[in-house]
Amino acid sequence: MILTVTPNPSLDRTYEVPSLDRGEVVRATGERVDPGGKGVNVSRAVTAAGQRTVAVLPLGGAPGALVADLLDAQGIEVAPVPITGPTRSNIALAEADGVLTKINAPGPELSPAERELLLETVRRQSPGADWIACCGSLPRGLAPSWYADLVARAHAAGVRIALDTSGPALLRALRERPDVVKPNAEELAEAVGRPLATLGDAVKAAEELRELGARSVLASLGADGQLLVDDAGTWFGTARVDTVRSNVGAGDSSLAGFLVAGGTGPGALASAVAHGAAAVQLPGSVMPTPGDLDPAAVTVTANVPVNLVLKEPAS
Ligand SMILES: O=P(O)(O)OC[C@@]1(O)O[C@H](CO)[C@@H](O)[C@@H]1O
Repeated sequence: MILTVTPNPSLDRTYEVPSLDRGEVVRATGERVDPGGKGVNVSRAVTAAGQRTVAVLPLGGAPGALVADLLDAQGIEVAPVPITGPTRSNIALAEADGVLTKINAPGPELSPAERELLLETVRRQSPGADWIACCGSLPRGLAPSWYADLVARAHAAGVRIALDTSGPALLRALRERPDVVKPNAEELAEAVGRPLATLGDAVKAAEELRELGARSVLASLGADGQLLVDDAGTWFGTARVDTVRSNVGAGDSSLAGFLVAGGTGPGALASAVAHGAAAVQLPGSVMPTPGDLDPAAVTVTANVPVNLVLKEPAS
């Protein structure tokens, strides 16, 4: 079972617009609403892959009730933490030329009692979990050390933990030796404090996160592919993608693909790459089912082309 923890979930609203004209009334040509937040998406992808998952998340107000209904309709098992503040709504503006602008709200502030209940719910759901995936930004009221504390608690309970967050929350958690961290290129560059221009730069940055404590690093580099750096070595995975429709949630789909395939080694990296590639070819944050995956389009190699200049460099 894969337990996910999303301390700051969202109601994701996507508006399709012909183009974004600042200062004008922009008429949307289409809209969709998805239950969101990185851990929520991991649970949706794990469910789509046919494995068991439980999603722990605070839910409040009318948007929270809608997130709960949408997850219920998708057959996702939820361990909700009722809170007073309303769950945030995040907006994505998808232009016809494929450019996507995302506006993420800060989310509600959790009271001390709500913080306690969130931790208690994670503790109650942990027995029997193969992995805990902790994902996304922290809402106001949770200290940057919150994920670090969760990693320590998971390890004390003998459960492996995967972490997808950024900034001080990521750096602080590294000291507790998370089993997997999954930065994207921007998050990796931010963590090491220098830009990434080549694949070799990304490998060095991932190695640095391991020196800081991460046991393995799964770095999603957008159109450039994915890197896995762990005790056993370094692998690079890419996939052929015909048409990119939406990259919202593609990193979450990748992490789910990695965990459902065991969460370690090149086979799990191939699954991560297949899940990420399938997700970008689906609309909004729709998560791929096994029928959407194309393992034949995936290549994983231990001969990492370190001189490769990234198509999507990160600063
Ligand atoms: O603000 P955070 O927590 O960093 O990210 C939240 C979010 O952008 O992540 C998901 C895509 O990965 C979306 O469902 C959601 O809106």
